[in-house]
Amino acid sequence: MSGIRTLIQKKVAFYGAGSMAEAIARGLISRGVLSPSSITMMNRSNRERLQELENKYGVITARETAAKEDVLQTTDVIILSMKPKDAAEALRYLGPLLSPGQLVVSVIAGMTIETMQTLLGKKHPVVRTMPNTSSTIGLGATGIAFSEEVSDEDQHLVRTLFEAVGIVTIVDESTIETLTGISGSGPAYIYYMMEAMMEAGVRGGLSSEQARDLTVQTVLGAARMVQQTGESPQDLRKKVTSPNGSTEAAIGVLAKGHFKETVHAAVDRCAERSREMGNALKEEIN
Ligand SMILES: NC(=O)C1=CN([C@@H]2O[C@H](COP(=O)(O)OP(=O)(O)OC[C@H]3O[C@@H](n4cnc5c(N)ncnc54)[C@H](OP(=O)(O)O)[C@@H]3O)[C@@H](O)[C@H]2O)C=CC1
Ligand SMILES: O=C(O)[C@@H]1CCC=N1
Repeated sequence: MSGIRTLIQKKVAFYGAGSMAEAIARGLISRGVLSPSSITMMNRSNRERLQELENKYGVITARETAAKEDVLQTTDVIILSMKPKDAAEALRYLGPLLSPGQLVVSVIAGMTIETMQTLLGKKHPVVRTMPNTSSTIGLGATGIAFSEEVSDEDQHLVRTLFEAVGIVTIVDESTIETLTGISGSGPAYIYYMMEAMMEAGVRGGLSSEQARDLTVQTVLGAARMVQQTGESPQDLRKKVTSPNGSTEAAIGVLAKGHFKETVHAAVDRCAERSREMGNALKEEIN
């Protein structure tokens, strides 16, 4: 890939090399925003996983402790992408290695800016984000909250990184748990709905391939209709729903099952769970 002009001339390290790190790295590389040689990925111990990422994307990986330390001390942007339960230990380790010019960006659900800075042991510039796995194909939706210490230039850099893999919205940190309930975890709700529609199709006699194709196109078409017509989902729903017709009958069943209330409760519970995970991290400080 050397010789190909990329948008950002910065070194980025993923500290944690799981699904979310892969989704963002893959999106950044395929969109030409970062070259694979500007990306280092590292994890705790799974060497096979690092080999897989090297083979798939040509990224650099750091395996030995000395190599990891070197990356953490020198890389422009460090993206914290481990599970919340592993974050406290990782941040405590990272804090003393950081120098002032480096930027720390977290994708970790629940972990507040205050907790990050306390665990790092200083008011280092940090960014709290909530992306989603659709970043893999450039259709992600990421919420971003900056700590006061993040410069305008670094705010622009982070925006550019995440805009390369989807849409970005800058939010007040107080709303990021709700945002997690909508867009961070949201893809899973849509997949769950799709699973149910496909199962129902097969139960009614369609082949699994037919049920899959029809469901996928229906979800895709419905999302695109909202995006491209500018009409509200409610108005678009009414256009599908003939008086006393089949859609009205189906919506009636969903309403009887408290569909909207159930979705609201799911989003609320997701946000609450994010806060619980954040509080568990806060407790680790004391
Ligand atoms: N998946 C999703 O849809 C989304 C996830 N997130 C957030 O992304 C984060 C990661 O989630 P996900 O990718 O699903 O998780 P995964 O379990 O897929 O990956 C976690 C990674 O972190 C690594 N890790 C754990 N501890 C350390 C450590 N001390 N030092 C370095 N690496 C470490 C693991 O390495 P090893 O395997 O060697 O232990 C693994 O590579 C979570 O905090 C989650 O809240 C945010 C938005 C969406
Ligand atoms: O389930 C989780 O905790 C993470 C956060 C958002 C999506 N996955």
